[in-house]
Amino acid sequence: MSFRPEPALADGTPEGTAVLLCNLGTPDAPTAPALRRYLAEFLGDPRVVEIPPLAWKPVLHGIILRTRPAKSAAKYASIWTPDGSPLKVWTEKQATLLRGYLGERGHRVAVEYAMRYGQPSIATRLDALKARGATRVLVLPLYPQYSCTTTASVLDAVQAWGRGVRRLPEFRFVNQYHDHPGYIDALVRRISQYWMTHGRPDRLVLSFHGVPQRTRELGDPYHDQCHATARAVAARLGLDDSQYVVTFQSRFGRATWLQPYTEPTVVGLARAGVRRVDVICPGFVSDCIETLEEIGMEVRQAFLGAGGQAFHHIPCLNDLHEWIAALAAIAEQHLAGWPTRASAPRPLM
Ligand SMILES: C=CC1=C(C)c2cc3[nH]c(cc4nc(cc5[nH]c(cc1n2)c(C)c5CCC(=O)O)C(CCC(=O)O)=C4C)c(C)c3C=C
Ligand SMILES: [Fe+2]
Ligand SMILES: [Fe+2]
Repeated sequence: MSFRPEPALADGTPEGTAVLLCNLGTPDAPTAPALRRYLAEFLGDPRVVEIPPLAWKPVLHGIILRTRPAKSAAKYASIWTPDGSPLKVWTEKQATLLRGYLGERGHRVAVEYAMRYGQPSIATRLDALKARGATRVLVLPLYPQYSCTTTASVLDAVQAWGRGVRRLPEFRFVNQYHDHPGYIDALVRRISQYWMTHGRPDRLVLSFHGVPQRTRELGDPYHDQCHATARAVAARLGLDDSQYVVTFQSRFGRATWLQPYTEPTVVGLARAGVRRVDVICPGFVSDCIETLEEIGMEVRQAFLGAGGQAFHHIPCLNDLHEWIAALAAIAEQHLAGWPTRASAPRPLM
């Protein structure tokens, strides 16, 4: 490892404080080669697939990376926008809006976003922030529920970057905000606004990304935090237990993942005569392939094909005002005690 010379640092000034939003990441293009690069990095992360590398690497490189990239690329092509992958478009917008929001509230902080897999990487963004004089960095993963597969992996990437740096910034790290009142408010607002224009469903499905059941047995709080989010939202919407259901989507591989699974659940609801379901994905704060393609297309087809009458996919929080306000509140709480405001002279009366 080689240490590079360090640029001068803006110690003690508010400009030295930065917020780094971190999301999962997405391929650069909806093509098989781009998917292969992205999936190799993502599925090669030992936090994501907890199989010993000697056993996993031959399967990953010999089977999965030969077949999945082309299939996934076709799915990404169906949701790609002129500005790129929806996940990246929304994440970038959230960073821009948060920058403005914190600025309006008098904070002089740099706000950037980074991706755990693909670009802009966490290391690239930390290099850039440090070059701009950042001496304090608040890392805010865009995962409301803590999981070792996602949240912990963001910290791994920050630590990996730090191993090559002589003079480290001071770091703070947001672990979770699954029950933060601002986040719950934003979800309630998103759903109730949707129902004002589209009417109410017979059943609300709150679908979260799945993880292997084994991670729960080993102590991952993710499952319980998903249920805590769902209970808080349902209580605020006045829903009783018969009016909503929590499910887990995006299962990968043959192991048992958290249950019940989203698609078989909505198929079962259709077969039981439930006419309309609305699906919201509270764990995803930005629409992405998992919400737009898997829920909006695959799960929709499954519900309608099993006799369901109406399927509504409620959008993620994306650029909802209440969500940006929640992000600002979460950031502010974690920035407490760090200089973020210029000590401007008192204005002349
Ligand atoms: C293989 C294991 C996987 C685990 C564990 C996992 C956990 C997990 N993922 C998210 C959020 C997202 N995942 C997304 C896509 C995605 N996820 C996996 C696999 C695992 N995820 C794959 C292989 C993919 C790629 C798509 C595909 O080929 O099927 C995305 C969307 C990315 C995008 O570009 O739009 C998000 C977001 C969470 C929150 C989570 C654990 C809690
Ligand atoms: Fe995932
Ligand atoms: Fe999926």
